[in-house]
Amino acid sequence: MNLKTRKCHKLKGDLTIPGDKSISHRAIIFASLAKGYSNLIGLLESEDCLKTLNAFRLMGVPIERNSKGNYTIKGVGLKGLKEADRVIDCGNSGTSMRLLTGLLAAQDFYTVLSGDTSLRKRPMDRIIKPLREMKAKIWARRDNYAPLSIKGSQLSAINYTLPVASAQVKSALLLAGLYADGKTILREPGLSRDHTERMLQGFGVNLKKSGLSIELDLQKDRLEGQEIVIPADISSAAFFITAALIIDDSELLLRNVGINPSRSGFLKVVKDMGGDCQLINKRVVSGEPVADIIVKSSKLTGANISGDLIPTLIDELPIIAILASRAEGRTVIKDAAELRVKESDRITNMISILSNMGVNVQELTDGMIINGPVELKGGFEVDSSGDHRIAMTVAIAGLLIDEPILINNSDSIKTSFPEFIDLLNKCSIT
Ligand SMILES: O=C(O)C1=C[C@@H](OP(=O)(O)O)[C@@H](O)[C@H](O)C1
Ligand SMILES: C=C(OP(=O)(O)O)C(=O)O
Repeated sequence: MNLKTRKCHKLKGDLTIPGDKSISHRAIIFASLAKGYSNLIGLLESEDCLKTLNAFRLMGVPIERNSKGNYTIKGVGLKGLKEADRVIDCGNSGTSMRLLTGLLAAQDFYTVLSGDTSLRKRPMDRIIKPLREMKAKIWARRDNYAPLSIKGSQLSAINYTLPVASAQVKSALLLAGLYADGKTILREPGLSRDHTERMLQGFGVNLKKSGLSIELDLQKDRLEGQEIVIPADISSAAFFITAALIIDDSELLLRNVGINPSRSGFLKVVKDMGGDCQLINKRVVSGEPVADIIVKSSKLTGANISGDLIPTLIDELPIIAILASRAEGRTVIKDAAELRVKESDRITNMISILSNMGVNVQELTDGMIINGPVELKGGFEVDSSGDHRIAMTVAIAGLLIDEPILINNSDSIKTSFPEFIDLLNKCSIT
């Protein structure tokens, strides 16, 4: 599918962004491993999350869809999963593949995980190495890439310092740790999103956090089914927040957005850049902090984005690059080499897109330097490279531009945000 961008004069409205992708994956996993029924409310029905859902169906977990985003899962218990009778397809989803690998390394059966062309190029040695230290039996193409074959075995606990701050690696090891003999101890170089830790604690697991260290000691071997209400995805909200900030005379109210501090570095950057973004009705829902967000068009200035902030906004960096192109002065993004191993190389892609738009941008090995503000230009084609965040980033930039940009392969948007275009049409006044 192709998408042609369209200029918009202002954005107005009251929107509910769909459920958080990271929390949705984890809700499916832990509800499946619990005993008894769990109700998931506000589950994101994007392609990535449906891959995780389907994986558990293939492993014998009864999952019922009651209505949009509302599911009942009859958990089979920690030891109740069954061998799938086919290859489990993780599609485009790094989260599905990495979290499932940790879990499956400890099951009493054999699994093969594969994915699309993008996922089969993403590094898996970051989970394979520590899982092998736990005595996992995993085979991979060139010892790093999917398809992965996993022969479940009895694992031993690990005491491990992650080389990069990665919630996927941390979560894979915690899932494996649920089945290991002994205490799992993990340390991160910086705090990555902590949804797994919060949800494990919510399911009654003995998990202790102190700064960047985590200790998991499974004293009870039973998670109890429960209700999980999933907040709106801050990473998806970031596209609408950006649009409202950069388009004159705009104002949006976004309801029920997850503002977990390990995940909402984007809001800090917006504040730092002078963006008018107000959080109201702050509350905690199913263990996750949530707020409604009011955002208004603003005059922005450049910012420095690096270090510990990076893992808290890693998926938002492509759209932050658009904010930076409209901000007065220099924005420096550093310490973000992880962007090169996402669904596409997001540094290379953003450099090429921004250059086409007429932005003065300099590539760094681990980021970029953007000089603004620039009147963005259109009249070219881009390929999303199968990367949903790249496609949505260009669509938002296009709201400012007279001449359309043609986004090829825009179908990738369904990976995380199937309602993106409908919601954009709902609030944009052309
Ligand atoms: O755990 C998760 O749900 C995610 C973790 C991040 O990846 P890394 O752990 O590789 O940084 C993020 O980019 C991804 O979109 C979702
Ligand atoms: C990197 C992402 O997801 P995943 O790693 O799950 O494919 C993302 O959604 O931007």
